[in-house]
Amino acid sequence: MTRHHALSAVEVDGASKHFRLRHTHSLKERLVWTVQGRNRTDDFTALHPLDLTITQGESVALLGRNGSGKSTLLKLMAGVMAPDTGEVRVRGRLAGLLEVGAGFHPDLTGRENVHLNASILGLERETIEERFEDIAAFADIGPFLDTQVRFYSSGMFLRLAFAVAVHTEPDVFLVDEILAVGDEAFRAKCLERIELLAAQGRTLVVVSHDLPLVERLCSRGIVLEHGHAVADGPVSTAVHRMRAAG
Ligand SMILES: Nc1ncnc2c1ncn2[C@@H]1O[C@H](COP(=O)(O)OP(=O)(O)OP(=O)(O)O)[C@@H](O)[C@H]1O
Repeated sequence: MTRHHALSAVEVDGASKHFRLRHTHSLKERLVWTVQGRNRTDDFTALHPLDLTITQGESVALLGRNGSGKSTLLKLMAGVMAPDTGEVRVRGRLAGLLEVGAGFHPDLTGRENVHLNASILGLERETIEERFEDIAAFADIGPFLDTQVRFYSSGMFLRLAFAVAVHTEPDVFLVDEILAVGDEAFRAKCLERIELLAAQGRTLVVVSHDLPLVERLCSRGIVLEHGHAVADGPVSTAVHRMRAAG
């Protein structure tokens, strides 16, 4: 990792995203839309054109109320969807935990999925084999490693997905509110690991409503409101703003 000069890890250049109405909506979406005063037949701008640079080694929290555009921005960084305008560039190896179970094939066992997932994340076969024991030990799901993942609980998914993601030694690590499903001991282990990644000079972008957690993990906080970045600065300032807003 280059630490002496401030190279950018993530560049968001005028990126925006809008969505058209779908026919099925979750209850949460409807609630959020009602609060936003959003008409059900709208074209909805989840993220207005945004410019943002994240420097290598920074740890950044994306904060904001439900529906403010945090996950949309994270998905653009992850490349799981394309912006409607502008560009998002990420430098280095990217890994992320955006949705529990994403990138896992239900008919394959945990073991097979580790290989599949790690190769999707760009690891060579030998590297995967070298790290397999560490990945399995970190996930610590016992005999379920040889069970098809369709039988996994969401916590087991998380364990395996997290174990694979951190063992790819990502330059940029994206995490979306995902630690919520792990049990306390596993959560503590994950947090330690995330802190280690940060200490190694890797870049973190975290979406979370857990303000104490982001204060611990991140140094910079960006607050989104209705798809606009309305604050960007020290995490303590961003967290204070969120607390004041209730
Ligand atoms: N695929 C989609 N189709 C239609 N609307 C979408 C889609 N994905 C997101 N949206 C809408 O875009 C808005 C922003 O969503 P996003 O998931 O980025 O919010 P968020 O800040 O991450 O919210 P939360 O805190 O609830 O996770 C929401 O109103 C959401 O309903």
